[in-house]
Amino acid sequence: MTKIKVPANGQKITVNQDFSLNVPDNPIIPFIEGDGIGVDISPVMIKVVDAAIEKAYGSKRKIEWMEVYAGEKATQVYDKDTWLPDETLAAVRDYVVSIKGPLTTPVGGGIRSLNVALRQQLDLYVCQRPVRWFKGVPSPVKEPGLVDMVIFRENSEDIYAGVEWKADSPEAKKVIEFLTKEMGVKKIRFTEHCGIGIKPVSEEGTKRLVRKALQYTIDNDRESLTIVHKGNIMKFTEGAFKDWGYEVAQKEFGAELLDGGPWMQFKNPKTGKNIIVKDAIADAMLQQILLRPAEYDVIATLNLNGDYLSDALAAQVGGIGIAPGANLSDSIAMFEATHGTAPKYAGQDKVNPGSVILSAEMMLRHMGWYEAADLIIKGIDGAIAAKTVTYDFERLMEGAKLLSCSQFGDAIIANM
Ligand SMILES: NC(=O)C1=CN([C@@H]2O[C@H](COP(=O)(O)OP(=O)(O)OC[C@H]3O[C@@H](n4cnc5c(N)ncnc54)[C@H](OP(=O)(O)O)[C@@H]3O)[C@@H](O)[C@H]2O)C=CC1
Ligand SMILES: O=C(O)CCC(=O)C(=O)O
Ligand SMILES: [Mg+2]
Repeated sequence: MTKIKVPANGQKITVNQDFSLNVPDNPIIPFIEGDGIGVDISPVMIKVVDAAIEKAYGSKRKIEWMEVYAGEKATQVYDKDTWLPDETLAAVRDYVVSIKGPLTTPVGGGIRSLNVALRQQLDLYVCQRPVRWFKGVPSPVKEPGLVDMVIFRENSEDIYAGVEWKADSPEAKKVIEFLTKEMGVKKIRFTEHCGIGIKPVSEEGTKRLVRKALQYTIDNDRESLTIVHKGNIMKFTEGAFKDWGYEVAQKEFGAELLDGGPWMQFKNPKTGKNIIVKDAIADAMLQQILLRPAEYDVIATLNLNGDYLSDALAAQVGGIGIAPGANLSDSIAMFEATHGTAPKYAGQDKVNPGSVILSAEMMLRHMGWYEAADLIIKGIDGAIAAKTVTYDFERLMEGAKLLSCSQFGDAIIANM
């Protein structure tokens, strides 16, 4: 069943063997509108991106947007049980670069996360979330400008992958019986009525993530990489993540122990400057980012830590309303907002579209369309400087003018 309408005038982005992209002047970009506030933010994102491209390149370049479906909209377009159609997965894979709005995951029962499913099924193993402050954005901290970090969150493993069984299910009972009877585990406090989850963390999954983070550190002339883990408690998962992370730095990037270790250092082959590789335990890291943010730069961490850390850091620079992100494999890139579907605001033309717009800005850079990406930054800078902002900023800014979601998009365009 084909519900996707392929634009007649566009062309596919293709990938070379070295994973570089061939981007035509009229690439077809699949987009998932998203549940909840997806209906508000996605059209605004498209309008802003189209305006930036037109301003940068005139009629020479244009994105041909192709709607593909997931989440609640897929259940309307296909049938009530189809949340993630095969043709959506195929389109995201074939067209190489895509963007999505947020998708709902019910708490407790119901469907498993479609966001996690997309990441797993397309093996988008890096979740890259840059966090920096835009001048003028209201923040709960004294010096938000000190926050300039890029999180590399492992996106395919960990307890977050959802290998778990419900309390009292035959599966949970079987796993608990195996652990207590065959493995001699005595540490499960209550073996009756007990849900159980598994936390897989592999050498391959860890190393490919840390490798990407280190390469980014080199390519972007950053000062340090911090491996964030809870390895004191979860020794063979989070602790192993730390050890494998250092091993990649040492064996593949030539890092050497600093003052006897465990921290390491190597020279950036492109600039000759030193890059420090260090680690921090996750709970302490959550206070470090508040108290000493200037000391942290690129971060490599596990899936769940990265989820917590990215929302916490976003709050320091104005909230998840403007925190962007990308899900990446070596060849496929799917850009997405950091926030969720914020159901209480759905359809009200109210929320901040900044997060998905800045995700699109990352997408344009990924495509090599730097001039259009720069215009989006200029537009956002200008709209914020003029104090013309959505409710989330307006409620914290003195003398600001409250704009709707779509009006904020127009303000970005007016300031390009
Ligand atoms: N990648 C994805 O698709 C994600 C999906 N989700 C899913 O989204 C659903 C809702 O999750 P929930 O925990 O409520 O988190 P949300 O991120 O949806 O919302 C939490 C709060 O964050 C603020 N917020 C979120 N988006 C914006 C925005 N664009 N502009 C301004 N403020 C914003 C609002 O704060 P305030 O109330 O202060 O105005 C909102 O109430 C769940 O089903 C969850 O699984 C969650 C995260 C990511
Ligand atoms: O999949 C979900 O519903 C939540 C995802 C999430 O919180 C995230 O990707 O940061
Ligand atoms: Mg999250």
